[in-house]
Amino acid sequence: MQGNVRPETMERITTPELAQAFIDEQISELREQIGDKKVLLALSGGVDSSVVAALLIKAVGQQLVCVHVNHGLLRKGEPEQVVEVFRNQMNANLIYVDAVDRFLDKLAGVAEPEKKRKIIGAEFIRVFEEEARKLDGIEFLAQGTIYPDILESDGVKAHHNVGGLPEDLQFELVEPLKLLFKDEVRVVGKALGLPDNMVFRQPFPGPGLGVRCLGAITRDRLEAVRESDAILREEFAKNGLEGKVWQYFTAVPDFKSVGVKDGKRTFAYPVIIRAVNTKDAMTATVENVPFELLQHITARITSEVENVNRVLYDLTPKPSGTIEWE
Ligand SMILES: Nc1ncnc2c1ncn2[C@@H]1O[C@H](COP(=O)(O)OP(=O)(O)OP(=O)(O)O)[C@@H](O)[C@H]1O
Repeated sequence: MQGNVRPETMERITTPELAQAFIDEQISELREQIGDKKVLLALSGGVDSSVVAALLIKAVGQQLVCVHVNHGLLRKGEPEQVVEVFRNQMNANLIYVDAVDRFLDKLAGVAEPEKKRKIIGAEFIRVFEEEARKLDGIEFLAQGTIYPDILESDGVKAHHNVGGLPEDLQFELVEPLKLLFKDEVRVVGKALGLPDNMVFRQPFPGPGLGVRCLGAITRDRLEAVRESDAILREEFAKNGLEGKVWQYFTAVPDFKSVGVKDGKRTFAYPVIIRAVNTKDAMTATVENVPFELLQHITARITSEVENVNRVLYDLTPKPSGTIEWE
């Protein structure tokens, strides 16, 4: 495999033809590196690990074992889409782990954001480790490392991906995207036939909806986050804002307010909408969403999502607010 420095002569992958050339080259390099051995991949359904999966399926087929962990904090439809695309359409060797109860039990009563993140990260490693131990003869671990990860890992940020596996599970790494920038990964993903909503997915934090269900996570509020997020995404897509706005999502705080529905008093949660634009995530501005659209989304959320009686729009740029609430 190549080293960790992108050669100056390497052309930026911007067209299907360049993507195909990259894919062909990677397929032969991956076959050479892996031989007849098995490769393990933690497949989140995000862009990076999905493109790695699609490449490896082309290169080594059934020698790739994908593990997808449903920790209950994924967006609506995501675990189903991973199974549909990779197992049903691409015929991948996919292990689907339903760890929802396990994660939610561990998180019960934990309100502190950093603690929540740590629990989610540690539990993910534990689940992945358990699955890895059940498998025989794995010699390689594939990762969706991309070039910005390499650049940032120079002492600035711990290398992302599946770090933290115990010593005896240190596999040889397979990182076919490690010299690519995100826009190139998307072009390659498209050329590999992955669906647009996977390839052009907006950034999603590692702990997923867990940091958008504010404070101690409860199942009712987690469902309210998931359902309201799905409505927001649907409406942004329908109204030409998908792909235009950098990131948009909903959050549900852990307090209730009084409302009224069908002539009866309600006592339910508010949903907060956040929609921001940024170049580098260091600063962000708030999207000027048309007021009529906000009203329409509010009407849908308050009538379709259980346990919700209000919708708020977050008008705060970064700084002083961060993009996520936790
Ligand atoms: N629910 C999950 N199931 C399986 N693997 C996961 C899951 N969540 C994260 N991972 C693994 O951990 C890696 C890092 O996750 P992170 O959330 O930081 O995503 P990322 O860097 O945006 O990558 P991706 O685009 O693949 O999600 C992923 O690439 C994937 O290999």
